[in-house]
Amino acid sequence: MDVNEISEGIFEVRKGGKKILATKNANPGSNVYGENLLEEEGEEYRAWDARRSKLAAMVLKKMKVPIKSDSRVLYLGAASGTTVSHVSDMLPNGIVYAVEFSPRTMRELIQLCDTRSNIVPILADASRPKLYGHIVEQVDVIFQDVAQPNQAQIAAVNAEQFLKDDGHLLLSIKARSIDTVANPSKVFKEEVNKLEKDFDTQFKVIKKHDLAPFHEDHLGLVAKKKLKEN
Ligand SMILES: C[S@@+](CC[C@H](N)C(=O)[O-])C[C@H]1O[C@@H](n2cnc3c(N)ncnc32)[C@H](O)[C@@H]1O
Repeated sequence: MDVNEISEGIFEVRKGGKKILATKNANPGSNVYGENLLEEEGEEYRAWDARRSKLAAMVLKKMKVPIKSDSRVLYLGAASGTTVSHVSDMLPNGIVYAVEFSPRTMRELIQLCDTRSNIVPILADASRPKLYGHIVEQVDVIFQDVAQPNQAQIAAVNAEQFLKDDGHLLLSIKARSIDTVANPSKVFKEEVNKLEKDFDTQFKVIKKHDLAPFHEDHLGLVAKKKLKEN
């Protein structure tokens, strides 16, 4: 087995001729969603499946993930914590604020928090950031995967309130949640336009990539805030 760190906290494990994306297990000896555990030189890694994670798909599409070991991350659309658990692995000195509005999924996410102290679970609607403004601090990264028709607006209002001026937005846009019949590339173009122009907080898109074949009709996007001129 051969292990190579391809981005801070993200590893490529070569085993039996296969390349496996992985993070270093912050809770050794246990997995989260049935993923494989891989051992090398006293360290344990958790295989990270790009078909179950837009963020992992973005990594495999060679999109730079600007998460560092001490980052503050706001994660919108946490679900039961599949990807949040890998973000938690990447943050030995950081914290991830995980927002999810479904109480049923939140129950599973809370179980994950029992074993990982760097996840702050927040049961709230991500389109209303004022409701969790007293919990979340200024963050280095917002990752959003919410599958809503107003995805761009949700990103903008959260960035307005929480994203540091030099922070990054990582966004997964699901075309079918915005328009079920339109051509996805048309939807993506319109969403990028909205992010660049429509809201009080505007973004400069640095990189975008289709996430197929891992996630059909999804666009992964990395952006920075456009700073307001005085
Ligand atoms: C595609 S799933 C997220 C999967 C997760 N990111 C992962 O990789 O493990 C989308 C999640 O967003 C949640 N969601 C949708 N709209 C939301 C909103 N306005 N506020 C908070 N959560 C929302 C859904 O309940 C669902 O759990």
